Amino acid sequence: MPPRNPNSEEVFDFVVNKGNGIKGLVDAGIETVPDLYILPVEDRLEASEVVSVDSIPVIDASNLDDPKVTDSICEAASKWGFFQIINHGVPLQVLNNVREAAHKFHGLPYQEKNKYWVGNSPTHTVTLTTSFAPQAETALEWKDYLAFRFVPGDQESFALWPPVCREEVVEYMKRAEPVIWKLLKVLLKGINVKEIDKAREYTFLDTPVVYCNYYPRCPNPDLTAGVLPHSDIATLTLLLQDDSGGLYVRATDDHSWIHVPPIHGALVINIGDCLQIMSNDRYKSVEHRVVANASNNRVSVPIFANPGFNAAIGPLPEVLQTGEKPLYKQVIFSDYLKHHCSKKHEGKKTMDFARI
Ligand SMILES: O=C(O)CCC(=O)C(=O)O
Ligand SMILES: [Fe+2]
Repeated sequence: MPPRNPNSEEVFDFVVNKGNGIKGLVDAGIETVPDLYILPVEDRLEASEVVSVDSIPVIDASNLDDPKVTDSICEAASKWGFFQIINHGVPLQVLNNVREAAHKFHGLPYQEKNKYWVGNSPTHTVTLTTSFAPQAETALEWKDYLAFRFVPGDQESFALWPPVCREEVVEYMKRAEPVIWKLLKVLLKGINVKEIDKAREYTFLDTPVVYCNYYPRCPNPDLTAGVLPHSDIATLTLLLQDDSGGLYVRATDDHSWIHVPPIHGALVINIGDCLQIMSNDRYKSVEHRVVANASNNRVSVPIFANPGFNAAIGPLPEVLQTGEKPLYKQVIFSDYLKHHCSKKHEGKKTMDFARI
């Protein structure tokens, strides 16, 4: 347990133990940022660290058979680790519906939401929680989120998921999954992986997870983190944001940050640790962070394309066939996930778990 200001224990109890979340605290009428949420100065995002000269690529994904398009995807994944796609085929209405559903869920009364709070939920495939690892953090992240796990063959969970948003989340997943597979295939082809049989599919995408992230408006976002710098552990993340802004990714100079401007109808794609490991560093899983908003309640809906729990993750034979030295050992995805979740967000530190 990190040392905390004694006033913070009360706030911690309200937000985490009682399951009110950060939204519950904001709704209670706080006008300043509680100590529990104030970041040490060195962890805050300073305006001087944000560069505006660069921006991550925006790629028209309407023809993923066009070599010019596939080259630009692979190049973006190597250089930036992040890009946005437009004309991706997921209908705008599906995106609008899932964003609205996220607002509706987080807007439910305490009694309704508390049924899904971690520890209370009727199924491990849906949990509501706050911050990333509250027990391990000195300052908490200004975010609540409802996580859905899509376990293959699971017929039971849907009935137990919150009725206010489950159809919209399932529809979003259904429409987005083919896009994720298409992108994975393009990226894998770019590192010489031409055939993906059933057994191999399991190592690239098996149990995707959808978050309905909610960042309530914050009295002073500069003092806090919506999400601290981290990289995602999946192979790929597909993220829907709203028009609030606030997502920043690490620039190629490795110390400044670039804002990811909201684009109507676009999806943000980023490479996760597993694909960086599999590609032996050809593709980059890039750090990113979120700053909450002073006037808007921001929502975002990422889909994490997670491998199967028992999948062995390591540099792929196709990448090493020319005699290249592996930079990572083989790790089991569930061990990697467990390690990631046992600590607070700390940039790209999770990758050390697999590094040789
Ligand atoms: O809310 C966002 O824009 C990004 C959230 C994120 O990075 C995450 O949930 O891993
Ligand atoms: Fe992330």
